[in-house]
Amino acid sequence: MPDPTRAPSTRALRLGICGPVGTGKSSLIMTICASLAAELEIGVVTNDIYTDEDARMIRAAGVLPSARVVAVETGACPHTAIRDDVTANLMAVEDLEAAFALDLVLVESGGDNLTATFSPALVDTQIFVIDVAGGGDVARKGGPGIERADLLVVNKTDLAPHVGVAVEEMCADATAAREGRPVLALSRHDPDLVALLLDWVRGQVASHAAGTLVPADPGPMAPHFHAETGWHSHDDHPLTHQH
Ligand SMILES: Nc1nc2c(ncn2[C@@H]2O[C@H](COP(=O)(O)OP(=O)(O)OP(=O)(O)O)[C@@H](O)[C@H]2O)c(=O)[nH]1
Repeated sequence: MPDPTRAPSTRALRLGICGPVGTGKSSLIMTICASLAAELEIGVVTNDIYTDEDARMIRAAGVLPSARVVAVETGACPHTAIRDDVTANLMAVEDLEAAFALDLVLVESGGDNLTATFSPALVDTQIFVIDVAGGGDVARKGGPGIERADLLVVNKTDLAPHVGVAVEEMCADATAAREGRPVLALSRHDPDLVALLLDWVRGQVASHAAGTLVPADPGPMAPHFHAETGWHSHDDHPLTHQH
């Protein structure tokens, strides 16, 4: 659970980035860091099942000082660490926030499938990333990330002609599944599309700082566990009857 003694506007915005394996989550994080590091103080927490590979890749890119990139090794299903028992991630985020005066902490989930989303106890807002290489029908398959993330990114649009996907159709399917929540077609090779992503991130940071951020409804989620406060329902109410 985010520290209830601190008003939302006095700590960093915690932005979760999740989505299936290989859709471009780490690349998206590196793009945000490389582009916004001059205007925002940024930290990163990565999740991998057995390694710290994503953190090492981000550090190697030189987009942030190495100490601002922290790896959580989940050792089990990545869902658990970002949605059910978020303790390790929350400690990593809070350690980063204590060590540096941050505006933004990016939390990358371990690559998994269409059902993984972050607990609202861990992040304030979240991006779900799918890509055209996964097939044009992915957007129609739905699931909590596609339907309810604060922003859905349809990534690697530069590959669309090579994999026979109509980006406009894929985005229209996604928009229909999301009841109007935002969808962004993105390629890291297209500066205009990257600029739209950066504007969205800036807007979230500004809304958070102003205390006006209204995250999307994450929908029904499993209870999550915090070491100090026990089990909570998805809307952060302690569940005293669960063990
Ligand atoms: N063509 C193209 N390739 C991209 C783009 N973004 C990322 N990639 C490539 O997609 C591959 C996977 O990118 P990552 O950023 O490692 O993906 P990820 O989602 O973090 O992967 P996992 O952590 O393993 O789940 C890499 O080869 C990237 O270079 C893009 O916009 N266009």
